Amino acid sequence: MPSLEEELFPSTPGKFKIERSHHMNRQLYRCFASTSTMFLWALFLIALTASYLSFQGFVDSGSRYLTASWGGIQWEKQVRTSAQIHRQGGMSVLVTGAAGFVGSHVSLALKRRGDGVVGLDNFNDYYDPSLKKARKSLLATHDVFIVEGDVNDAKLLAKLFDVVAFTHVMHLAAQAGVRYAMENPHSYVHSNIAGLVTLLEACKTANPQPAIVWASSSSVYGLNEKVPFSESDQTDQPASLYAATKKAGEEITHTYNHIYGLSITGLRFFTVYGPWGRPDMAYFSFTRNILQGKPITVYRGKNHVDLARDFTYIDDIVKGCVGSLDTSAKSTGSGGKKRGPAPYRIFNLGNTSPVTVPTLVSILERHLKVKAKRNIVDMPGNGDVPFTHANISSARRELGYKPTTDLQTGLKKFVKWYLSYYGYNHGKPVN
Ligand SMILES: O=C(O)[C@H]1O[C@H](OP(=O)(O)OP(=O)(O)OC[C@H]2O[C@@H](n3ccc(=O)[nH]c3=O)[C@H](O)[C@@H]2O)[C@H](O)[C@@H](O)[C@H]1O
Repeated sequence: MPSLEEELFPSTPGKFKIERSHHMNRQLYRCFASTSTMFLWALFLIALTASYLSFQGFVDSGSRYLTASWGGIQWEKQVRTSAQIHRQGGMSVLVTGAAGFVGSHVSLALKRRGDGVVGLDNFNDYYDPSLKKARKSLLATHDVFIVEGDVNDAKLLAKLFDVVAFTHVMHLAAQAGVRYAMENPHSYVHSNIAGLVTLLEACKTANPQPAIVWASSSSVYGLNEKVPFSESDQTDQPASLYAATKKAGEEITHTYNHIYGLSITGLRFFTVYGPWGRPDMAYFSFTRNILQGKPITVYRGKNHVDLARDFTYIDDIVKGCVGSLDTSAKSTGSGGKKRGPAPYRIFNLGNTSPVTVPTLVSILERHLKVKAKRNIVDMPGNGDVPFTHANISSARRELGYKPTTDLQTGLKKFVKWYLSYYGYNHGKPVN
């Protein structure tokens, strides 16, 4: 007795018995029926696979289309409108990191005086993205459009340069923070190195090439002990990976200046603070903790020496950024080819009057009318430097840079903003 399987799928023709015709007919019929069933099943499976694949393709392209935060006629219109210049001799500026602290302030300042501004920001969650969204909303009320995207997105950058012939790029997108570099080193390489190169590639290819102003950092002075820090001082002893990536940025931009004729200005910012600031910075997190009655950790340097920073108020930094854009000579290249030498500049943007961290805390206590619970600890080996102090004579001479806000005044403005933004009324949260 053949097994059912053998009956339906005889393994050899010899297994067919020709002499029993009725049986053979039945066998043939069953065989035919099974073959056609198989055929139908095969057809069905092929159709199913094909429709699945095309559905997947549809879903893929659909979701790409639906989730892509850039592209399309409406988007291009927004970009063009935002880039429109409304003053004689004005510029059209692509501001990267426009939803960031410095980026949002610079974008507003440029827009207010009639320049065209298009922002770019990836809205990452290094700190509370809702603050970035709030800055975006603020900029939107001033007709500054921020494109949501990453500086590593070469296609997006090419598209932006395709839509607008930017005269300048203000490159402020970066992974900031000195101590966080020990937690997430790769984010610094991703933004401050890979992102910078992607942006420079786009700028070099653009026709016309824009002039570039970008944010370096006071941290490049690292373990330098000569004070005040001058642009010509040694910067080959970074104390943190953050500083190392900023220093690398200075070398990388030099290369693009040298090979492609890109006009470059690097700005070494000194601990910038103020309204709409970064929650990860000491003045900001101290304020939050003091108001919430939580202790703050105040680092102290070697031999119990207080740490000090050349804290620089945001409005002064904005003037330095705008002055840099205004004094930037044009890039000389086109179509990726250098046509002549272009300037390569580096400036310190500091306040020239360092203040110790305990003094910063005392000023905050006065403005907040709350005593801080200070937890003083020795500075851990986490990338910090003991002090910073800028020599700003180059910026003063060439950019007309002249900081006018001392820490006392600047923190007063910051505290006023903080209390209003986070809904405090007479020192109490409003709820
Ligand atoms: O000029 C720059 O290029 C950099 O400035 C800023 O770095 P820093 O000068 O380190 O500012 P910030 O963190 O506010 O710490 C200030 C002081 O408070 C001390 N500090 C800090 C935290 C803490 O809990 N306790 C403490 O004592 C701390 O030891 C330090 O002495 C930017 O964050 C950075 O992105 C970069 O732009």
